[in-house]
Amino acid sequence: MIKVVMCGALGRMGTKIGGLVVDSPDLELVGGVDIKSGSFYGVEVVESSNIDNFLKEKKPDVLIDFTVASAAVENIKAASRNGVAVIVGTTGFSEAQAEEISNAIEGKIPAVISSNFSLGVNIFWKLVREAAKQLKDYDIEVIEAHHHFKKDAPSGTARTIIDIIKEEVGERDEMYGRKGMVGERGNEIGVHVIRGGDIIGDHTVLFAGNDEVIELTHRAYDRTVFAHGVIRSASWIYNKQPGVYSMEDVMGFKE
Ligand SMILES: NC(=O)C1=CN([C@@H]2O[C@H](COP(=O)(O)OP(=O)(O)OC[C@H]3O[C@@H](n4cnc5c(N)ncnc54)[C@H](OP(=O)(O)O)[C@@H]3O)[C@@H](O)[C@H]2O)C=CC1
Ligand SMILES: O=C(O)C1=N[C@H](C(=O)O)C[C@H](O)C1
Repeated sequence: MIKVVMCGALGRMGTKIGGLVVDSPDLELVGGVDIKSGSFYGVEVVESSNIDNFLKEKKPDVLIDFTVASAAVENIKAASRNGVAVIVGTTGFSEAQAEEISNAIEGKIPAVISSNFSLGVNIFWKLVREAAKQLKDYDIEVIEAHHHFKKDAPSGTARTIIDIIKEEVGERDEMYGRKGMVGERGNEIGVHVIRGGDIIGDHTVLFAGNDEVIELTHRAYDRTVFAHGVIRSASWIYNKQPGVYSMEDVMGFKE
């Protein structure tokens, strides 16, 4: 059995993932970490300040992190110190934090890092790439909507979308909303963020040309779609070589 520790155990994603780990035939939930202690699915949840001792005691094979960016950096460093593979779904990292994470991982532990673990979004990203490749001179706008508790903006998924578009069409300015006399549209990608209610996660990419518009949309209706990708990644990462892997590696559709 592959032993799993869940960081952010008491959060929205942590509780979903914990339940699926318990139901998984090849994974064993051995504990949780959160900002406060407690328990979930019959296992202990310890405060993040105790993570090193907890990893030494529980000896997990995989640590899954769905917390906040600053906490995730520390949790990943702790996993690296203890030789534990990581699955990272947390979003909102600064460039400096992303570098700290890759320094902690490279040459030391295997990691799957993805701003979105749903199968649908991973296919959606491929569709966005193909559309951007073919429609380089169209105006492109990215619109994302999430629940009112979400801390980072734009979403990690939207950030990945923007990166994919730039890889295909070349560098463009990012225009976050518009107001007032904005003038003629420039060489830009418009980015629009909606926060409200309990929206799980919607992403739209709009390609506007003369006399036609293409809109690609993904909507998540339940967090289980992310959690399923996490479970698949946790089984996949076991015994892999150190380095950063993506969901494309996990799903086996890397070109
Ligand atoms: N990649 C993907 O597929 C997905 C990524 N996400 C990302 O996952 C992250 C978590 O999302 P979600 O579950 O909705 O958020 P939640 O706020 O519900 O869960 C995060 C949990 O981490 C806890 N936490 C906060 N600080 C620390 C700390 N220092 N150490 C340990 N635990 C801490 C929070 O406690 P408290 O509530 O007390 O602050 C909370 O229990 C976000 O970055 C989100 O964008 C979400 C869904 C899918
Ligand atoms: O915070 C969320 O809820 C989500 N976060 C991820 C992101 O930032 O892209 C993935 C998903 O959209 C839900």
